[in-house]
Amino acid sequence: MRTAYTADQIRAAEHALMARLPEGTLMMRAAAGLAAVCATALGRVYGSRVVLLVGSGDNGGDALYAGALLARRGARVEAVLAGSRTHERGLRAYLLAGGRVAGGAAATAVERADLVVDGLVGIGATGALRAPYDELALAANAAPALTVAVDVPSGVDASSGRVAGAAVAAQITVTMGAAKTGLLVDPGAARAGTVELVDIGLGPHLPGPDVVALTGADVAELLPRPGKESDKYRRGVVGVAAGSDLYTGAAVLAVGGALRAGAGMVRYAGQHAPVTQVRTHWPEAVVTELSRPGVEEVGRVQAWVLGPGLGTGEWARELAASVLASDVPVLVDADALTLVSRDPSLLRRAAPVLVTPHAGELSRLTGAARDEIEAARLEHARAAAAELGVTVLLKGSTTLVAAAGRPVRVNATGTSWLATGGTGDVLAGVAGALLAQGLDCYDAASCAAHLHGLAGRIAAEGAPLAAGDVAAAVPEAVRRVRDGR
Ligand SMILES: NC(=O)C1=CN([C@@H]2O[C@H](COP(=O)(O)OP(=O)(O)OC[C@H]3O[C@@H](n4cnc5c(N)ncnc54)[C@H](O)[C@@H]3O)[C@@H](O)[C@H]2O)[C@@H](O)CC1
Ligand SMILES: [K+]
Repeated sequence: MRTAYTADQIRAAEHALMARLPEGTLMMRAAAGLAAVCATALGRVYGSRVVLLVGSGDNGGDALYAGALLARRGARVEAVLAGSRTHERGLRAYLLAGGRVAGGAAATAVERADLVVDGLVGIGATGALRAPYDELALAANAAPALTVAVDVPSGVDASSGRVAGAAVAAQITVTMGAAKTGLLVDPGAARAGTVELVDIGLGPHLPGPDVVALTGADVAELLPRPGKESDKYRRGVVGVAAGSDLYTGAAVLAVGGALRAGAGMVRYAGQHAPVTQVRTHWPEAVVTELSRPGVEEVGRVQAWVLGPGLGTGEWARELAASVLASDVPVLVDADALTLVSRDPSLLRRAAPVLVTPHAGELSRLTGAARDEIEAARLEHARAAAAELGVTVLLKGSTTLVAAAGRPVRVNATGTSWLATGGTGDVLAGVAGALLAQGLDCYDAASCAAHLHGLAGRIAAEGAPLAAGDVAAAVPEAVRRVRDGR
């Protein structure tokens, strides 16, 4: 499991550790790790051109000490001192090692560099980058050099991943002691590049993480495995209430996702047109054509998937109410999210609810503006889970899973090829199948997001995909996490 922490959590741990060590020890450890990553990235240190962007705090101190180490190995290092003051001891060590202070236009130095070290601000930053840091960040982004960010890319809020103005887009971020939340959550995550962790001994002083990212091995542990005495009922029956005479494809895709994700049986319930389609595509599914909008006669299921392609009219509303009146977990997606945002009382039920919105759908549910949600995904996912008393899977380039009292789980297995119609229906089916197999909403949502993202990568292999391909690739994704690939 990858773990990440807020700036406050890191600071508290650093204070506890620093109290036991001679002054400056942590910064030396940080700088040594940073210099080692820079050296590897450069390949050949001797004769290479390195430019340090140095802010006024300890983030700049890290950069200066690392610059000193690189200068001692023969790199031509220039420092752009951007702040009103500079880390004094760091600067002294740097100058002693033969490092130079850039004269003239900083942009010119940056343009000629092989490697730019972004030491403008780290966890001590507040708000958008101020001048001249903002211009330096943009100059680093425009330059051909490789950019290595110290601790966090400057301009990315370490605790949330928010980007409120100019920000460095790094190829590598060398983070000290433990990863910061903003390196895992977009839009910050997209600026971090590869994250390299430098161990400075913070481990024993860290509290429980703020956010976590499951690895394939974690998912393999959580996934149910059919035992000898499993039959189709014990493996979990998932009900799918999706699709309508207008939208038949969503039903086919959601059922497909559920079948591929290990449900013992899939029961589909819907109107005539999607029933015909589901029968044709999936002879494995047990299909009920509904003569009225209610699922009481459909037979026993262990979880419901509700909403993809359902429509938002009276028929759909009554069907949603009937599904939500059941006593099993319900996944609420797509049109059903619109229905419950019109009538939030539908979500008041004893059994668990998993909602799977994208930012626009979450905006309808909570009333927060869509742009605001996109800018602060973590806060909004968390707040929605707390306010609605449900588990929230917020879709996006990094999908988040939030549940009250648990660290938010971040999924980064996805690919931008997944941003195509119908993939959400497949995800709903996969998550529903995991719910029916007994995983709680938090685990079902995070395992489904992981497998769905991986299936997307397998299906795409660098080329466009159709949602049906993603469903077909889910078994291979399961195989890969089980085999540790
Ligand atoms: N405390 C420690 O023992 C360690 C700290 N380390 C480094 O120290 C960093 C934290 O250092 P600091 O607490 O000094 O804080 P930072 O260096 O992150 O930033 C604080 C400085 O930046 C300025 N600043 C804040 N927001 C700004 C903005 N939006 N635009 C322009 N300037 C802004 C402040 O006025 C202040 O001078 C970490 O990120 C890490 O790189 C590491 O060396 C590990 C050990
Ligand atoms: K930085």
